[in-house]
Amino acid sequence: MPLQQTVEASPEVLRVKDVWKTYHGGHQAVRGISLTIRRGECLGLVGESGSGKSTLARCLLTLERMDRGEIWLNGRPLHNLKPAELRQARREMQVVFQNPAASFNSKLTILDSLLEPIRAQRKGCPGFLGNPGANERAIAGALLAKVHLPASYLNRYPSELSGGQKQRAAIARAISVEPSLIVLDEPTASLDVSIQARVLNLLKDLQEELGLSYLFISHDLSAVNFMSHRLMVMQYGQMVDHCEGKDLFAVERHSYTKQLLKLFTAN
Ligand SMILES: Nc1ncnc2c1ncn2[C@@H]1O[C@H](COP(=O)(O)OP(=O)(O)OP(=O)(O)O)[C@@H](O)[C@H]1O
Repeated sequence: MPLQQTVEASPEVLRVKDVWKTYHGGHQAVRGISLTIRRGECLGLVGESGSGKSTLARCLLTLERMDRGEIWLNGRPLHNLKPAELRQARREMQVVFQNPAASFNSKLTILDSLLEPIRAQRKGCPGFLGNPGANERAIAGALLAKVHLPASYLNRYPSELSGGQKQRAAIARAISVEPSLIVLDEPTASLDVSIQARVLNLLKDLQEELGLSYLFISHDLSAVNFMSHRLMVMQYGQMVDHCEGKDLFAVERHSYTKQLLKLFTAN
């Protein structure tokens, strides 16, 4: 079955209904956003700087308290959970940030950084690794192999890895706990252009292999188009356009999306 059809038949992982977020001072960063993400699906989120993409992501990850709205993760209402239940549910979501250096503790080796989520959640070896061996080092080595890094990197510190290598390690850490959803917040923006495509290909391959669900936030329309099954366009905190990935450059679009496309093709 083609991937698009498979995704359409997949269960819903995330449902977000009418989310609003106002910051101190009255600025409404997110205004009435609703969306869904299915298992194995990538939803691309684009919009100019300041349009509210990261704020929306932080609300979904429950790192930011929303004014109102509903968020359902695998059918559980995150907006109604008690703090202990929420901490548990939050673990089902992982995030890969723009700056891989900031997502690692500089004092921890890659081995310890990689194993942090598994240890915190008292999880064993992720099922998709098969049987790499019982000890933690074997699990961490197999995780690195999934992102095409050698096991010898386990003893290194983050400062001893390139930006692209650090981002691969961050991706290995994100998949280690088999999350329901991974938020990719500009995951390639800080990388060399030559490395960006490789990291995107890796993310796409992992998604297809492991059935991962992504919310992919980016300024890069071609990256979003490459990665996403569907796209959402935000402006001033609102969703102003919504399309199937393949339609972005092909179909008559909302006037704001046209502006974005013009800016993009001019660069
Ligand atoms: N902690 C905060 N306090 C007050 N205002 C904030 C805060 N965080 C973000 N904002 C404001 O909310 C709006 C949305 O910001 P947000 O970071 O979500 O946009 P974005 O689309 O992710 O931008 P970028 O692409 O530059 O990351 C902006 O006007 C920003 O200045």
